[in-house]
Formats: sequence, structure tokens, C-alpha cells
Amino acid sequence: MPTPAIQVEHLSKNYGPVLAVNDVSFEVKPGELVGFLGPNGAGKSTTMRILTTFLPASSGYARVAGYDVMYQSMEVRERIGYLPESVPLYPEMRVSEYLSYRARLKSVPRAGRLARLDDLMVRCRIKEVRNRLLGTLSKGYRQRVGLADAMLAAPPVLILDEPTSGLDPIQIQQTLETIKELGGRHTVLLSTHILSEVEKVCERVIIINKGRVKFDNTLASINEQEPTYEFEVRGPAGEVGEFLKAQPEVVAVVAHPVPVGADGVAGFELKSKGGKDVREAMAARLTGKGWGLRHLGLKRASLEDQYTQVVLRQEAAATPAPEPEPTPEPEPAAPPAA
Ligand SMILES: Nc1ncnc2c1ncn2[C@@H]1O[C@H](COP(=O)(O)OP(=O)(O)OP(=O)(O)O)[C@@H](O)[C@H]1O
Repeated sequence: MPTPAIQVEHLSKNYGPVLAVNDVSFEVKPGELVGFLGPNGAGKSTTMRILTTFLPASSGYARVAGYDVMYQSMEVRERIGYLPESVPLYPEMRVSEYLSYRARLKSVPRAGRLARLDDLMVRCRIKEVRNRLLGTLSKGYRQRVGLADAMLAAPPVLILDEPTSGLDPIQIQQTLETIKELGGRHTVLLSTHILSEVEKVCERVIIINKGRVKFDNTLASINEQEPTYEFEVRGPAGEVGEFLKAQPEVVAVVAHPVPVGADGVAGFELKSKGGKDVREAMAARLTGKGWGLRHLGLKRASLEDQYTQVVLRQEAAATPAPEPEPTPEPEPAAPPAA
């Protein structure tokens, strides 16, 4: 089996009393493009900073290309390209000057260095600003200079922390294309808040919340989950719901919002045993009861569903049940009329 490009085992990190990363374990194979998702404060940047040797872990291990991030940090740094969330750049340097300085620091061979810089400036679409001072660049261009910097030494592993933050929609698309092209030859761990970006670029997704891994699987596995069937029925909501629940193929029914203005229409989402397609059978039975069928659909699980489920489930579990409403004191009896 090839050495994993990234290997994280029982990793934890405390900032004083804050447990930012809590017993996180995962592996990334060489050439994989993995989306690293989670809400604000989930622990993504902290994990990435540990992987890139900028921060020591409190406990656990992390290895990059087989090298321990704590004890073999130089070997790790030689094999990793890191785009941090906010790119630190020297404001008084020009773009090409900065990248050539970084190329020397990263020991990019002198022969072919200029060609490498030129190629990266084209791929990261920064050639038109090559003579601009870094301090005068917009956030989007700074981000792209950071990406070019991360790719300079053609490292086998790239850790990209929100690479599209601050970019306009066209730039986002171009940057995603650049990242996608890296797949196969490079391993990429990519953090972002934009789920559609992960769907465009990654094959696999890791979702963390409150410092813990909550989901780790391929995007295809989400799509292969049992589908949900949607029904909009013109009829008495309670009665229709009970009828659907009573059908032998049905395992769960929940109310589903119906379009505004659809008076007298009730919406339902249902799960069937083994995901069996029950649309035709249900349609026949509902119309047989004299109820009109307005809409019938099949919904496949999306990354957004999975993400919402993972994040909301934990938030719901952490939210204490609301206090019961106090029972109003009985009104004192009115004094008898004098
Ligand atoms: N230097 C620090 N000192 C104290 N607490 C910190 C520090 N850096 C991060 N934290 C805390 O650690 C937790 C994880 O933060 P982290 O930046 O890793 O999350 P994130 O998933 O990258 O969030 P975001 O999506 O907002 O960038 C948060 O509660 C954060 O407030």
C-alpha cells in the first residue's frame, strides 16, 4: 500500500481552555482531492496549521508523505505547499520579484526557474499584475499570488485554506479549474465554506464540527444514499399523512413545504423500505382515495443535505430543551360586589 500523503491520528489541539481539535483522525491517499468542511470555528485552520508545521499539536500525530510534522518538520515543509487563510505578503515587493525570491527560498532549481514562474503566473492568472507592488493588490489577486507561491516547488501535497475567499465569481471558477488540474499528480486538502466548490473539484469530503470529524466519505457515497420521495397532495393534510404512514413500503413521512398560494395542498417527504421506488404505487393509491396529486418527485441526497444534517444534528444535541412555559397562576377571584 502506498504511504498516505496525509495521515492524522488522534490529533488534538488546545488553545488554553478551548479544545479546537478533538481527537481527529483521517488519511488522504496520494493524488486525492479532498474537501475539508465545517462551520466557523470547527477547527479546519488549526488542523491545517498543524499539518503545515506552523503549530504544534497538543496530542496525537500527523504525517505528511510519511514524515512526522513535529519531529521532521523540514522534510514536511519540502513536500508541502500551503495557502493560508490570509496570505502574508511583503507589501513593498513586486509580484514577480516576490515569487522569484520565494522560488530561491524553496530551492526551485535555477535552470528552468523563470519558465516555472512564467507558467505559474499564467495558471494562477496573475501575469497582468506581475510588475505591481503586492501592497496595492486586491484581495483576489493576493490570494492568487499565494496560490502560485504554494505551487512553486511543485510540492506533492497542497493544503489550501479557503483559496477562493475574496475572489469574484469568474476568478472563483478559474481558481477551481486550476486546483482541479492538480488532482492525480498532487494531493490537495481544500477548506472552504462554499459547498458547490467542493462538488466541482473534490472526490471526497471530510466534515468537521466542534473539533471532531463528523463525516468522511466520497461525494458519490452521498449521492448513492437512499432517495427521498416527494408528494404534494390536494386533500386533508392530517388524513393524507396518516394514510401514507400506514403504507407497508413506507418507513418515514415528514411534512414538506408546498409553494405559496397552493391552498388545500399538503406536502410530504417519505422514505421507503430499502429506498424502493414507490412513486407509481403511491400515486395510484392516493388518487384512488379521491385526492389530487399535484407533484411527485425523487430527491437524491446532496452535499448540502449531508452538511446540514451533520452540523444541525450536533447543534440540536447541544441546545438544551426549552424550559416548559410556566403555568399561569389562576386569576384571583373577583371580590364579591359590595
Ligand atoms: N490563536 C488562538 N487562540 C485561541 N483560540 C483560538 C486560536 N485560533 C483558533 N482558536 C479557536 O479555536 C477554534 C477553532 O478555530 P479554527 O480557526 O481552527 O476554525 P476554522 O474551522 O478554521 O474556522 P473558520 O471557518 O472561521 O476559519 C475556534 O473556537 C477558535 O476561536
